Amino acid sequence: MSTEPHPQPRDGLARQTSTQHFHRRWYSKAAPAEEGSDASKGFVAGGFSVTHFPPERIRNFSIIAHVDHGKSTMADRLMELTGAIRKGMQEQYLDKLQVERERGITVKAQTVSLVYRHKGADYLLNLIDTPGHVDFSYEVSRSLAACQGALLLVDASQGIQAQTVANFFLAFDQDLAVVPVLNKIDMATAEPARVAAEMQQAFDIDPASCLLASAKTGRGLEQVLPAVIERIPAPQGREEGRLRMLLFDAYHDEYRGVVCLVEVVDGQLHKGDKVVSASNGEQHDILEVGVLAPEPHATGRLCTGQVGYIITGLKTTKSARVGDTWFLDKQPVPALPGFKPSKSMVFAGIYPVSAADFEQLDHAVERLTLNDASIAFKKENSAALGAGFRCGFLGLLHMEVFHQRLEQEHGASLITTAPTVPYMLEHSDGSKTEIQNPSQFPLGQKLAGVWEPTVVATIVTPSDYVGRIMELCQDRRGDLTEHAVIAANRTLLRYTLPLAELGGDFYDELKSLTSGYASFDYEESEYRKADLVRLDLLLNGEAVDALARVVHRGKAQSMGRRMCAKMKELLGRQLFEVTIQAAANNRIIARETISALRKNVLAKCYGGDVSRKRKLLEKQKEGKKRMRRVGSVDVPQEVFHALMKTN
Ligand SMILES: Nc1nc2c(ncn2[C@@H]2O[C@H](COP(=O)(O)OP(=O)(O)OP(=O)(O)O)[C@@H](O)[C@H]2O)c(=O)[nH]1
Repeated sequence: MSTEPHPQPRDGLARQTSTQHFHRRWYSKAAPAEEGSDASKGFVAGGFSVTHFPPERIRNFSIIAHVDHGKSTMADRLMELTGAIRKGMQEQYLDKLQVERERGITVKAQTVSLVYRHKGADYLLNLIDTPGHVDFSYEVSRSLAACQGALLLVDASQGIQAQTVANFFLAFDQDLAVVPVLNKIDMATAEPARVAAEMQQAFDIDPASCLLASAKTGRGLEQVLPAVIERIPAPQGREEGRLRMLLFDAYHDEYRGVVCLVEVVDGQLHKGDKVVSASNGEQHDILEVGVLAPEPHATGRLCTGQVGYIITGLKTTKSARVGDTWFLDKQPVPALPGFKPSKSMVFAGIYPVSAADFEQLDHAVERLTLNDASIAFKKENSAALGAGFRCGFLGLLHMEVFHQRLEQEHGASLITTAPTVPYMLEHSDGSKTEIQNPSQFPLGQKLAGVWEPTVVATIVTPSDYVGRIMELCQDRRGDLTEHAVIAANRTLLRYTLPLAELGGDFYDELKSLTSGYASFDYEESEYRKADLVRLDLLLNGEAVDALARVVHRGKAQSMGRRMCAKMKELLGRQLFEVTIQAAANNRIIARETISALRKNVLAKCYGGDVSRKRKLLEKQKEGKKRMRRVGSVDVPQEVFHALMKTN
């Protein structure tokens, strides 16, 4: 990660939280252009004054790649090359969230408009930086919907990885022109010829069409934008047609409200227009319209084929449905294909460490979800943890990122329950209900079946590790569906796996079994019937609702034993005897006992020092506040924390 200072906004204030940072981005720019002024006819980017671009001189493209293959670095270099940012500004300029900087990953897709002169003409190139991690592939597919082409980046020392395969097919399925770029050729271990051969074998890409580049040193970059212009088609919209625009992203800015990113497919959009949503008929006034270059520049209009932002005064992103088509009031047009709505695949309860902080958490969750409409949440109550939220995420990393953002950006301290997937209960009359919390799994009721979500997982690995990976996947109840050699010593494996088995330590195991060489990607698949039971942990006979899980019957006993042993270790010695039990569908399958110990906190206070005794009792009382009482046992919050992580 770069330690260089971030470019300072004009008022000289340092970057603080990302929310504040977003705000500063809006206000550190020049004042928005007045309509009719020269500036409103265009914007200045990289020294070019931009007026109108006909569609044939616009290119909308994304950079797609496996995680860490260099997308954000490439985006930086392309911005430098076109003068959108100065050389030496902070690395990975488009990764603005604090969590993105710390984890070195891109979470939100970002957009930037670049102006580039090619063969004597200026082109407007709209670049959309996308996240590489599987959990965010939803962001990738919606970014691609606003594009006609994509740069497919592959690390020339690593070659094709699982997400290279997944992202290539996302682009291919959307009929996008793919420009292959073998990146990191400055590395001593780079083998561009071998990787180009892999591209041919895996995707039927002509090795001669692969560009060789180093986003780090800038080598070979001069060919990239000409290739974008020559190989990616211009947007095909009708300039004289009625306005039709695709809403492909929306985020919340503290001071401007909801900012929507749009592609104007047909016609033109002007400040002051009234637009209507094709999905719900809501009407919105266009208060501001402009491009991101990368700072927002109000332009007063967006022409056919352009990508830019609009501000409509919406307060939450809930009304800005990503994938929606918007048109001018009284001039309806057929809706664009839209996107599949994102579906939560991992659920977890989120509770404040101290029950008194619920209000603060409520506020923080509300603010953060303004910006990420793919997080589903509702309030829930747990006997053990009090009031909190049940949240749904696209995947485990998505969940971790949300947790981290709540802590970092909103100062919340949290307990997150063990993640769970949605289960479908099939009743004897054939009806089905979905549960998102293991404590909703009915006990003592005959079910016709329980269905769980599966994924199709793609693993690309050096062939030497195939045996170990197969063992791991079998242990996780996987079914092998494809086994293909994609290059010398590289194998692609496809498995159908229960999504629930990817939680816990699957990634870690895969990484350690293959010394980090295997890469992994998955997409959701069907629900499958499975022999599942509810596993409860009981303290003195009382079930701890927050610790309930749904597990495969064959794994219930060993998991129950591990949880009991862990609970015993964590609770430590107690004043009264405590029984810890694990029950699978109400049947006790494991047990531990903590024998009684009379603990005298005042033992050390021999003599009659009353104030010291009082202090000790006060301290003990303070500690109790952070405990939750279950089965007459006071359980410190840390115990919940640790048990949630038991696999
Ligand atoms: N040697 C070398 N390193 C590079 C090059 N391009 C990127 N890197 C490094 O590779 C790492 C990952 O680069 P990023 O640009 O963050 O990769 P990314 O694909 O955007 O990653 P995600 O956003 O997490 O998907 C960083 O440490 C970069 O400095 C290159 O051409 N050569």
